[in-house]
Amino acid sequence: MQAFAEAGEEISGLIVNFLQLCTLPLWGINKQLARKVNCRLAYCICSQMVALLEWWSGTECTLYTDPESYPFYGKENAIVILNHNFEIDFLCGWTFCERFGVLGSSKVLAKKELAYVPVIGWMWYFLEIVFCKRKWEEDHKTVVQSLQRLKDYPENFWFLLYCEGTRFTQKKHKISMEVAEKKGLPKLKYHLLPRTKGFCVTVQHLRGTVTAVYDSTLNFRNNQIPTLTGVLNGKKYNADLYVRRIPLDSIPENESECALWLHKLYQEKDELQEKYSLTGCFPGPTLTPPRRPWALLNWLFWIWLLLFPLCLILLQLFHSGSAFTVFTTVVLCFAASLGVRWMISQTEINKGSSYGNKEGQLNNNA
Ligand SMILES: CC/C=C\C/C=C\C/C=C\C/C=C\C/C=C\C/C=C\CCC(=O)SCCNC(=O)CCNC(=O)[C@H](O)C(C)(C)COP(=O)(O)OP(=O)(O)OC[C@H]1O[C@@H](n2cnc3c(N)ncnc32)[C@H](O)[C@@H]1OP(=O)(O)O
Ligand SMILES: CCCCCCCC/C=C\CCCCCCCC(=O)OC[C@@H](O)COP(=O)(O)O
Repeated sequence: MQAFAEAGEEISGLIVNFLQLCTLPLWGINKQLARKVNCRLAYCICSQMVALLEWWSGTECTLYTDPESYPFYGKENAIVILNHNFEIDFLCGWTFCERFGVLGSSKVLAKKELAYVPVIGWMWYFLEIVFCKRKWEEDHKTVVQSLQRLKDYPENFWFLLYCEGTRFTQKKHKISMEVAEKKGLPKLKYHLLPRTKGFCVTVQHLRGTVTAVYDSTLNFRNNQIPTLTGVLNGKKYNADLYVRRIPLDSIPENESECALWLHKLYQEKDELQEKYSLTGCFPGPTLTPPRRPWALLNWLFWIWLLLFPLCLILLQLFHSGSAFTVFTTVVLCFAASLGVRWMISQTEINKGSSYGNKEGQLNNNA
C-alpha cells in the first residue's frame, strides 16, 4: 500500500511536469505569462512536500526575526543565505516560502546533478533555476546568463545560496579549515568556509533586481537530526530559523571586498551558532507566520484525484484482472516506489558528493 501511495505522489509530480512541458509554445508567445503559469504549476509540486512537513509530520517552524524586517518578507526579491547542515533544510526553506507567498517562484543556485532528478529537477528547468557544476571556469558564463534572465521575472522571488557549496561533514569541515588557515582567515566551528564566487556574481548581477540579503540560520531543537524519511513516516521536528535582513546597498560592489564581506558574515553566523548551541534558542523575538491552508488543500486535491481512482483500479484488478495485468501493475507500483526512494536518497548526507573532500576534488565531483 505504501508503494501504491508513493506511486500516487510521483504520478502527480509527473503530471505537473507534463503540464509544464505543454507550456513550451507559450514561452514564445507570452514569456511573462508562461513564467506565471509555471510558478503556479511548480507550487502544485512543492506545496505537496510542504504539506507533508507541516500537516503530515506536524513539524513546527519558528521564525526569529526583528519586527522592522518582517513586513518586507514576501514583498521584495531577496537573496537568502542559509547554512547547509540538514537533510531537510531545503524543505524548511520551502515552508517559509509558502508562508510568505513565494513558494512557486523561489530559486536556488543548485548543483547540476539535481537537474536530472525527476519531478523536482524537471520542474526547476521551467522555473529558470540557476544550475552550476561547481567548477567556476565552466560555470561563470552560464551562471551569469541565468542570473541576467531573472532581471525581468514577473513574480517576487527568493534566491537561495548555500555558500558553503555542500552539506557539512566533519571531513569537509577539517579540509575547509585547512584552506581557511592557508588564506589567513579565522577558523569557523560550525560552518564550512564559504565559497565566495557565486555570492559575489549573484550580488553583482541581481543588483537593482533584488533589494536585500536574508542572512538565515537554521537549527533543530534538542539536537534532532531530521530526515526526509522521518518526515514521510510522520515524525515531528522543531525547526528554528533566524533571519537578519541586510539591505543590498550595504554590500560592497568590488569583488574582493564583497568576498571579504561574506567571510565576515560567516564569522558572525558562527558566533550565532555558538549562542544557539549554548542556550538552545536564538536571541530576539519570534514572529512566526501561521500555516496556510493552501498546501493542505492542494495535497488533498491530488490525493482525491489520484489515490481514489488508483485504489479503485487496483481493487478491480484483483477482482477481475488477469494474473499478468495484476503482476504488471504491482511491478509498476514498485518501480515508482523505487524511483521515489532514489529521489529521497538524493537528500541523504551520507550519500552526498565528494565536493569539498580534497582527495575527491582532484578526480570526481559527483
Ligand atoms: C524569511 C525567511 C527567510 C528565508 C527562508 C529560507 C530559505 C528559503 C529560500 C528559498 C528556497 C528555494 C529553493 C530551495 C529548494 C531546494 C534547494 C536544494 C538544493 C540545492 C542546493 C545545492 O545544490 S548546493 C550546491 C550548489 N551550490 C553552490 O555550490 C553555491 C555556493 N558555491 C559557489 O558559489 C561557488 O563559488 C561556485 C559553485 C559558483 C563555483 O564553485 P567552485 O568550486 O569552482 O568555487 P570557487 O571558485 O568559489 O572555489 C574555489 C575557491 O575556494 C577555495 N577552496 C578550495 N577548497 C576549498 C574548500 N574545501 N572549502 C572552501 N574553499 C575552498 C579555493 O582556494 C578557491 O579560492 P579563491 O580565493 O580562489 O576563490
Ligand atoms: C509531488 C510530490 C513529489 C513526490 C516525491 C516525493 C519524494 C521527493 C523526494 C525527494 C526530492 C528531491 C529533492 C532534492 C533536493 C535535494 C537538495 C539537497 O540537499 O542537495 C544537496 C546539495 O545541496 C549539496 O549536495 P552535496 O552535499 O554536495 O552532496
